[in-house]
Amino acid sequence: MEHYDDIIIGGGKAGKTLAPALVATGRKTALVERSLNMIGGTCINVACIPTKTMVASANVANIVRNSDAYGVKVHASTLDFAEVIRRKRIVVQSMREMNLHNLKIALGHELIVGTGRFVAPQTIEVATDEGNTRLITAERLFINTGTRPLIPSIPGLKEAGFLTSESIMELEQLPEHLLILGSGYIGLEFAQMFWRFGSRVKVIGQSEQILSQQDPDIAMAVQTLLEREGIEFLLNAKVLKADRAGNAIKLQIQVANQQIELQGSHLLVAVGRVPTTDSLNLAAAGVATDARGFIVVNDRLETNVPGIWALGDINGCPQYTHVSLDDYRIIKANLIDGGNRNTSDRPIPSCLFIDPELAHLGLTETEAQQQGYAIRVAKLDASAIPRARTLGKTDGLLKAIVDTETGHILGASLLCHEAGEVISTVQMVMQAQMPYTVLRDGVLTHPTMTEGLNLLFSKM
Ligand SMILES: Cc1cc2nc3c(=O)[nH]c(=O)nc-3n(C[C@H](O)[C@H](O)[C@H](O)COP(=O)(O)OP(=O)(O)OC[C@H]3O[C@@H](n4cnc5c(N)ncnc54)[C@H](O)[C@@H]3O)c2cc1C
Ligand SMILES: NC(=O)c1ccc[n+]([C@@H]2O[C@H](COP(=O)([O-])OP(=O)(O)OC[C@H]3O[C@@H](n4cnc5c(N)ncnc54)[C@H](O)[C@@H]3O)[C@@H](O)[C@H]2O)c1
Repeated sequence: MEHYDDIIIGGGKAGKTLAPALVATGRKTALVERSLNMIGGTCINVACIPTKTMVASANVANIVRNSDAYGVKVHASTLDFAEVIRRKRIVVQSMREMNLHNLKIALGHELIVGTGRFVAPQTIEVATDEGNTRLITAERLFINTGTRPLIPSIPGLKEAGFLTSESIMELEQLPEHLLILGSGYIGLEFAQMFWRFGSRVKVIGQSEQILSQQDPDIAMAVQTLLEREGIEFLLNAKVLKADRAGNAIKLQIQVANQQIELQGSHLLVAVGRVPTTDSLNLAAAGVATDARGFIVVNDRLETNVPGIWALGDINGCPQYTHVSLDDYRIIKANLIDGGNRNTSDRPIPSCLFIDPELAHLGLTETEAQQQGYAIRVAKLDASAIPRARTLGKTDGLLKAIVDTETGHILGASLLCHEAGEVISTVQMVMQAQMPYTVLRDGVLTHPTMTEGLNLLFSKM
């Protein structure tokens, strides 16, 4: 039995950042990470970084395909899918190695590669990569084990074979006809990416609207531009059964009162993610989970068991890397810096990395109305932004919601080129609690996409 001051189980964004910070304060700290291939966590290895690397390839393919419109003639361009995957692997590997280097410097042998599970409230059994078992204990434990793809219980699905967000990025050949189950973040990013690589793509969604948390006008604007590009949608659809037919996969689908059959070469399942709590044996520690298996925490990320915290996706927070990082900041503030931070009052931006991007922050129009605000709403077509014209990136719709009483911005959804960058400017104004007029009247560089905020808020 080895004793530590602190143990972190799972090396996601929060855990891998917290470990060196604890060591720096003189705490004897161990970080338990399941696999050498996952050093740095989900984001780096199988999520944000590889997807955005492949999105970059897809966007280059699109620019080349449309280069004529810019007066550039490109002859006989072809997509080398194997090279796209190779480039992705190189980016991932370089980031994983950098993370391994940093963790080794901070932790040395206390970076333990193996799967951890509770055997008592303060005791973890680690099944190491070398096939050994180690028992380690600590005063304080931090759980940061993340999520994995949710696989719905559709008859025949397992036998028919399907792809997840992980295996689709390791394919050796481009799918000829990709069916995608799920019209959320993962489904839409892969839909456009694979369409731009050259696959035929059909997205199957269970609701009437894609991106169910967005306002209908924004969701429809996204769907319309993807449809215009060539991606097909089948919404309001329930998959009843899956079958394999030779090289093809067949889906039996209920749409309204009709049953239809769809056939494709591959099926990507992207219907959400489940917490990686099942292997943790949380019962041995008495740590409470909710009905979906996420660890229940208070706004200081404390579980029901004193001395055990849960950070990142596993605690049921919005599933973004920057939220996990902020969970680390909360722990650091409260346990290291003598501060008093919690999860309330943290605006959480997000960006769907399609082209054009959809960035969102704060309340939607629907949410603001439900919460009883008196609001003013401004909308702007992206084609009104001079920078969008120069770039030939005129697709999109920008929308902002302002509290009539205070003039404060309640939320914004920006569907436009570089929206993921532009939203940060809106966020700073919101966080500083400045009125929307700062963005309406601020002198912003011409011609930039951010300048579009002058135009958007002028319509308020
Ligand atoms: C395809 C995809 C694309 C995404 N794109 C974005 C994006 O662009 N931007 C964004 O902000 N978010 C994105 N996300 C979400 C983001 O990846 C997650 O929110 C984030 O990685 C969660 O980090 P985490 O700190 O909770 O833990 P993770 O990074 O999930 O880390 C958990 C770690 O724990 C390890 N582990 C699990 N169980 C055990 C155990 N028992 N013992 C030891 N180790 C264990 C795992 O191996 C893993 O390394 C994407 C997700 C997916 C799936
Ligand atoms: N750019 C980013 O920041 C980014 C990218 C990818 C993933 N993520 C994170 O990862 C999370 C998981 O992504 P996701 O796309 O799997 O989940 P999601 O929650 O974004 O979307 C899942 C979609 O699947 C639908 N669905 C559920 N069950 C279904 C079924 N049986 N048949 C058909 N449709 C079904 C839901 O209605 C929903 O629209 C996201 O919520 C997000 O937090 C972020």
